[in-house]
Amino acid sequence: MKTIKVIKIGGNIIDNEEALAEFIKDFATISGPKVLVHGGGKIATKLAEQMNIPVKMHEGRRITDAATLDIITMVYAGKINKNIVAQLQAHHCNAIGFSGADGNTIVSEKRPIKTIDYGFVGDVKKVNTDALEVLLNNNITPVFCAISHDENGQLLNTNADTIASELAIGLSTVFNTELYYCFEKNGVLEDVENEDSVIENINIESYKTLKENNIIFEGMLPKLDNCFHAINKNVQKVCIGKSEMLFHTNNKHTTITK
Ligand SMILES: Nc1ncnc2c1ncn2[C@@H]1O[C@H](COP(=O)(O)OP(=O)(O)O)[C@@H](O)[C@H]1O
Ligand SMILES: CC(=O)N[C@@H](CCC(=O)OP(=O)(O)O)C(=O)O
Repeated sequence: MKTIKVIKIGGNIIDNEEALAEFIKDFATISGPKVLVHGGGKIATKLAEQMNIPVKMHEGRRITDAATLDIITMVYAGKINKNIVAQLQAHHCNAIGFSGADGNTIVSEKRPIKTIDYGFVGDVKKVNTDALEVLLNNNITPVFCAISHDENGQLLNTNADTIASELAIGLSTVFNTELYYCFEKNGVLEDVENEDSVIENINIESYKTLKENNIIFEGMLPKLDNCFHAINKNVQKVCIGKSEMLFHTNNKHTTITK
């Protein structure tokens, strides 16, 4: 089985033109099949504020009304996705931009209303890798934004970390799959203010303790939930850290184990 790398980059790389350019230059050099997943939540928030569309988040998830769905479609599937693809082409990495509707790759269902109505937010039901396999086997790199669809014509906003873990799980039936979450810190930290306090391994037991002691909070909670979901469903390797972990083997980072 070939090994594939599924790599997610967060807002802090996308936000910064220089950091993104540097990342893309390095990403283009990765040999073998690879998939890039990008967020862009901070850029969508900025644009919504400029347009006087109220931004509402609940437990790290964006409450997505019709106006917000328009914005995130333009920002994620349009501006960010197409810019990344163009920059990859400039580094001779042939890439194609995807939302989950393209190639029917990521099917989700609108999150049911319980105490909170998230609006047009989707929970992933199914990943179809057929179209992706054809591209990957022809050395073409899919670039995914954080949008899925419900097979009834409705686009749905879906957290980029979840898109990455679900794609990794789907691809793990045909590839030996590695999942990398790149963000602005060296990994999961014992003390969020101290970059030298990387926790090199987290398993489900230590995760519980870290949560109880409030060492892990906010965006890191859903990120780690996605990591454990992936590692429990056949994804061979799951890592969190700075994107440098992909290119320098001695760069400290966090590895998730069962
Ligand atoms: N123990 C921890 N170590 C590192 N980051 C943590 C920790 N606990 C909480 N965080 C927070 O999680 C954030 C990363 O989550 P998020 O913002 O969702 O990532 P992304 O940039 O990939 O979208 C960090 O910016 C940090 O503020
Ligand atoms: C449902 C939901 O919350 N979707 C996210 C998708 C973007 C994302 O995940 O971006 P980052 O990885 O940069 O945070 C949002 O709209 O913010």
